[in-house]
Amino acid sequence: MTHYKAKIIITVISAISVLICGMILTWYQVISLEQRRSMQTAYKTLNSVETLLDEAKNTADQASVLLSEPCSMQVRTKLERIVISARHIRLIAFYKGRKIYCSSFSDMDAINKSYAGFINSSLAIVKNNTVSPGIDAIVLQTQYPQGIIVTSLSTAWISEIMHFFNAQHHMDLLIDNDIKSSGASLLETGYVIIKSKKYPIAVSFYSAFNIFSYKFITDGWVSLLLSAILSIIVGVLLWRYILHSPSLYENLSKAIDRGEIIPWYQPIVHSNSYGTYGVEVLARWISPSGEVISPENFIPLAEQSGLIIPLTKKLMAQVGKELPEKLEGQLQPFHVGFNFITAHLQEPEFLDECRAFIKKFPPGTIRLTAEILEREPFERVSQLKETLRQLQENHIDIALDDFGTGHSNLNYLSALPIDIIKIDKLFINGLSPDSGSQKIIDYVIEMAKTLNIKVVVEGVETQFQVEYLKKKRVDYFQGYYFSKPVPINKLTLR
Ligand SMILES: Nc1nc2c(ncn2[C@@H]2O[C@H](COP(=O)(O)O[C@H]3[C@@H](O)[C@H](n4cnc5c(=O)[nH]c(N)nc54)O[C@@H]3COP(=O)(O)O)[C@@H](O)[C@H]2O)c(=O)[nH]1
Repeated sequence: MTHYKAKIIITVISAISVLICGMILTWYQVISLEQRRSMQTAYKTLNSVETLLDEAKNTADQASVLLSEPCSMQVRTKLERIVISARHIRLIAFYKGRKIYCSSFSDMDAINKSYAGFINSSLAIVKNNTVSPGIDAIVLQTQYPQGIIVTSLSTAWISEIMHFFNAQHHMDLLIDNDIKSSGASLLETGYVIIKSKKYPIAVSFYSAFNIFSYKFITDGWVSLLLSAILSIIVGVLLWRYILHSPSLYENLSKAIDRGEIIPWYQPIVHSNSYGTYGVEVLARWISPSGEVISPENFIPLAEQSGLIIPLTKKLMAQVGKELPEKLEGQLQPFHVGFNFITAHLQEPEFLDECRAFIKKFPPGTIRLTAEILEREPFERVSQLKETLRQLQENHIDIALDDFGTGHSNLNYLSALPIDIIKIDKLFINGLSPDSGSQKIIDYVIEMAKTLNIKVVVEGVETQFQVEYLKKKRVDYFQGYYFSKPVPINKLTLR
């Protein structure tokens, strides 16, 4: 797996993990909130129902003073008044010997028919009773030393309470037997039961950990949104800063800005005297650890990306600072060659940059040479020709670099105004006593002479090469035989 793929996978997995953690936390939060709310609602419901039953109990307490009296018209009227004064009570009845014998309601038969069956329970729901047809009643039985009082409430009040609190949370009210019969199974199936301490009633609600998606979204949208934002931030931070390994381009760009790429100089000597004719400026990247990085490792990328232009400008500025004092007592004009790509030459400000560079030296002491690379495709030859002419008019020499390695160099030689050709070291490498490459070199040198172009031979490394090339009246030599490229403090000029 490539580093890039691994980076994508780590970033995506991390971002998704953060999102999932956020969703789980949100889910937990929503569940806890929902449970708290359900619990609160259950207690409120229970309290409200208890208040109603308190009223029934109070009503029974009030009526209990009449228990010792016989069920006269007067007693019944008093019972009626008590019922009327209690807001939620429908009926009061006295019970003795398995029978209701006195009541606020006149039809004793109807009451006995409706309620007598429930007298065994301290609290019961009476459905389809004939006292209040169509409305269920809750019947509370209170025991006194003198007898039992039954008070009845309409379930409509309870329904109202349940409806009020149930709007958000579904609650069930369990009464007496309901609790006993269903309590255990309810708990097993995720229901919670809250029992009253005063009455045999309880409120149950569902509390299992399954929150419907709409709750998850409506109650948890803020943390869901934050989780999504956080996961994006984590992804971006990971991608950009933690997993980020800068590309060679980024490193190169920073190195140029920080001035880590500096000029080294390789002397070019006169073939007859070996006196220094000039130097070729060659870039070297000095890493922060002091390692010297070869241009072969970064110049191709610099040329492709266009970074070569700012890089060359930095080199010119540095050379303009450090070379002038080195040139005192040198043969003049001293040749200073830079490798330029044609796009740089054709920039409108190029000529001004050259003039500014030349001005760093005492007037007339140097000859700037633009070494143009033969490996570059010279597409718009006529435009380039015009640029080169302008440079020549401003006393800048044009050298055709790496001569012999391209495809159409001979065409260019006739089409462009060239002052110097630099024969590539590839040709010279093959120049030995027993090689056959001499004919090619002879031909190139002859052709250059015919065209009145000066010849620099690069890559001169041996005595044999020097002797041979001198005989062929080559103008200048450049190569390890004389000097390798060196930094300014090691540059020795003959
Ligand atoms: N556009 C730019 N190109 C540049 C710049 N600086 C360097 N370069 C190009 O990088 C290539 C490699 O350069 P370098 O490693 O500096 O090699 C040069 C000499 O060191 C090498 N040379 C010279 N003499 C000898 C020798 O006797 N033997 C031997 N084995 N090598 C030798 O040749 C290179 C000279 O290059 P050039 O004359 O430019 O062809 C190279 O293509 C450079 O052009 C830059 O600032 N800009």
